Amino acid sequence: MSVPSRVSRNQLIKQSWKRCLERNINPGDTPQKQVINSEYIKDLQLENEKLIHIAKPTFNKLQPYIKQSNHMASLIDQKGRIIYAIGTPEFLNFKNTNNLQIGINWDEQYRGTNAVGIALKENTPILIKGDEHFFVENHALTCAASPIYDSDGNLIGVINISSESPFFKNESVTLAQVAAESIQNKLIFEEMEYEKLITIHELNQVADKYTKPLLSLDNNEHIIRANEAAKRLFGSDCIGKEFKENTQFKYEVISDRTNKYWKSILLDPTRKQKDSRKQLYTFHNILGNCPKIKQQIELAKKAAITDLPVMLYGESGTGKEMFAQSIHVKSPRNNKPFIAVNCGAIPENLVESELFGYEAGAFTGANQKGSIGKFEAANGGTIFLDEIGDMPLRAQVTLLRVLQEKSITPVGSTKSKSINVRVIAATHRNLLEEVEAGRFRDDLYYRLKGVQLTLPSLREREDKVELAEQLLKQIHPFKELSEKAKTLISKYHWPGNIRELVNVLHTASFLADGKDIQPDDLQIQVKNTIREDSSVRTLAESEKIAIEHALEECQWNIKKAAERLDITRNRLYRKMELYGMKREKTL
Ligand SMILES: Nc1ncnc2c1ncn2[C@@H]1O[C@H](COP(=O)(O)OP(=O)(O)OP(=O)(O)O)[C@@H](O)[C@H]1O
Repeated sequence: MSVPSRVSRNQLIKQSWKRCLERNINPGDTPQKQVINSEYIKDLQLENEKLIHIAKPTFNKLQPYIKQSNHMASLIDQKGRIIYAIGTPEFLNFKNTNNLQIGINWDEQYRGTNAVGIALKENTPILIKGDEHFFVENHALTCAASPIYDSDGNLIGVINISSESPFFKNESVTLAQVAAESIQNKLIFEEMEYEKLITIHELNQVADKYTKPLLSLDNNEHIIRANEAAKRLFGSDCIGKEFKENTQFKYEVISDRTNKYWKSILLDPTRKQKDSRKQLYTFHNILGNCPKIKQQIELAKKAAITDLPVMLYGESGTGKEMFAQSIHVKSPRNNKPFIAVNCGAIPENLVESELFGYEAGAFTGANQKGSIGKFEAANGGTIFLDEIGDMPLRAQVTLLRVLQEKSITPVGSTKSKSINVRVIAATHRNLLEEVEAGRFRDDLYYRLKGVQLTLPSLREREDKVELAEQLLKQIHPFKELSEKAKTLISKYHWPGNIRELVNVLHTASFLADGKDIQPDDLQIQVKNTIREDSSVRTLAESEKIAIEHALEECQWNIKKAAERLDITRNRLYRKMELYGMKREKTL
């Protein structure tokens, strides 16, 4: 930026005159004539295009003042040449008006002492009145010039305000300085904008490579920037649209001093973990409008306010745990723990220690300090025994004893502890059939039976599409299902039930390019396993269909599917090989 000269105006003028005299020129001489043609002006203005473009709005603002006061304002480049000018016709009729035309160079070496020349030479604003000019032919003029700098402090031009001396107004000096500063600020601002553009461009490049969706919002919650992943979620036309807040997205708020704020949003659409510390599901979360599910919700609400055991039947992913949690939340035990146990996942020899806990050093590999079991952890609250139908017979005996005696004895201990828990159990099996087959104890079955709820599989629900729409609204508010996607959803057999539907919708909303989710985005295929014709099947065909059904219902869990088919796992593997059955990657 300019360093204000400490030298006085008079000294600057004197020094300039001295330099002129040293060049062996006389005040009475006619300054060197310049040949100016339109080609020259065109090239000159092209060369200074940016400065002229930036300065024009300032000149427009000066226009009324210049006109009214018979002044002229000109923009001069760093070599001293006039590159742009405004002025009143009266002033332009001034007899030496040719000296003020575009292209004329006012550097001191051509025009002697003058405001532009000194401003350029000394980097300072200056006023030159009448006969302070070196050449007599310029004595009729009074001029105020002020330098313009770029953001690095380099002098890039001068603004000059002139008039015939009798008309010159003192405020023109200030005006020249203010105009120069205004042009300078605009220039800096424009350069910053350009740099910002480059930064944003670089940022976008990086953000597009980032696989998680990133959004920026303005203070009206409108999307102002979105990376590729975010555009896949909200559509490529999402810029400018309003963003509806959704609790599953994390975001960071950036605000400024003026209370304007922008939000930078990192979207994290991962599924909520089932964690006892996190909020439990309530009946409010259970979606669905078909009579089958509504009836079960009503029954569950009634059961919730009692202390009766509840038995939940339903395939995997139909919402059994959601129901169990909702019942607990609505029950008088809701301020006590809800503990879920997957009975099918505990190794047979660890069932007792898992459910009832163990004393320090009870067995090899046990925690040194001992551990409390699930029943003790649930004391006062609800224990959810998931996959109860898969519990080994030996463990069933111990469980029955606990339910009857309402007390537990940790492994390795001789002391029993009294326990007060409500039991909700769930299974995808038909427990009565298991009892008949001798795989489940009938006394335990009757103790657990209580209120029985059966949750429909998704394929038998009439509200599949409506459910999908409601879930999608929670997952990604901007996405919608196309008509074809809805048809596919209603036809597909949904072996993984609502859990599968939720996952399919999550993936689809990532894959969908625009607002509408298309069938391909769902990555599911309708299987034509049921023969359209009514002709009798061969034994092998029927076997193949039975195996396919079992595999799908058990989500390709070979152990479970083999049990379902009542054959050994090895036999199932052989049959699968025989029929060339492989799990499809998309499912
Ligand atoms: N009625 C429903 N409304 C909304 N979401 C549902 C519903 N039922 C199930 N879900 C969704 O499906 C997921 C699986 O549900 P849940 O864990 O309750 O099924 P489950 O029958 O207990 O399955 P599993 O037997 O495999 O444990 C839930 O986390 C939820 O996202």
